Amino acid sequence: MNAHNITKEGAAAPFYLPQGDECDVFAAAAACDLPVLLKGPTGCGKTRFVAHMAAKLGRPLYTVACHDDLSAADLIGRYLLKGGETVWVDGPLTRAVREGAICYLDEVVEARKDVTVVLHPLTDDRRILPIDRTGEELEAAPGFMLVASYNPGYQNILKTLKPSTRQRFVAMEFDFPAPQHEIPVVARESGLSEERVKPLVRLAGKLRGLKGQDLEEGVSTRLVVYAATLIARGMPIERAIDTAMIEPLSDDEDVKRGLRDLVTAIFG
Ligand SMILES: Nc1ncnc2c1ncn2[C@@H]1O[C@H](COP(=O)(O)OP(=O)(O)OP(=O)(O)O)[C@@H](O)[C@H]1O
Repeated sequence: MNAHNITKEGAAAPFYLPQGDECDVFAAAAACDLPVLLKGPTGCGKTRFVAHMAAKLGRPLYTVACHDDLSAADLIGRYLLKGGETVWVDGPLTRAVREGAICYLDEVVEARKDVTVVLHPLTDDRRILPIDRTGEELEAAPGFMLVASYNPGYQNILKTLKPSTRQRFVAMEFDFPAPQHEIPVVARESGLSEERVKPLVRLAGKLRGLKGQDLEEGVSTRLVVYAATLIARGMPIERAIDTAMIEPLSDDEDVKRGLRDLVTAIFG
């Protein structure tokens, strides 16, 4: 069984600073039982947003990190041997369907093809989950909601969603927060003052400008938070930036040298 995280109903909402009307749009989709697809680069706040919304809506949250080995059985469940007996154990999707929870499939395009087949009857007006192994056909409990995310930036032509899958979701586009949002987010997450966070966010903006030229992906908000956290803990600024915002982005020495020049230009 694949590891997945469960957030209990009633847990305090984790901090999320809205960029626009995304909380209202998500709440409206939830009220109408519509599945939601979140598109956006890695580390821009999608997972945090879902955790925040699940808590605000008072629904439990099952989060599954999808990977290329994830099968339908990992989501639905399987028979397991327990104390000499064979017992059925629900997977995270089945539990969410039974409990009326939100099931969040992070990086859904990574999952195996048989997974998308399972999602189809759940993401149209039937809202059912057929479980072949037990012969059950589960009707989703009120409150069940399917949320999936994917990063359209990954340059892998094979890893896109089929139209028949993606046209079952309403979709919301995410991006790295604008500086006026990213500064307070990073300050709050790291404990570093906004004044000290400002140049880090300026550097992040410059690094993101290189996406598509020298870099496949711009630096994530997550990495900016890491850099700020290391600095708040006393690491020298340049060392923290190198560890958290340069090394993770590239293995190419020439590219890294170019990135370090940007750091020098901002931090002197
Ligand atoms: N609007 C925001 N409010 C609060 N925190 C944010 C916000 N945007 C980004 N963050 C911060 O960025 C970090 C990374 O975000 P998150 O884990 O949600 O990214 P993600 O888009 O789900 O990435 P991945 O696709 O890799 O899972 C969060 O842990 C949080 O610290």
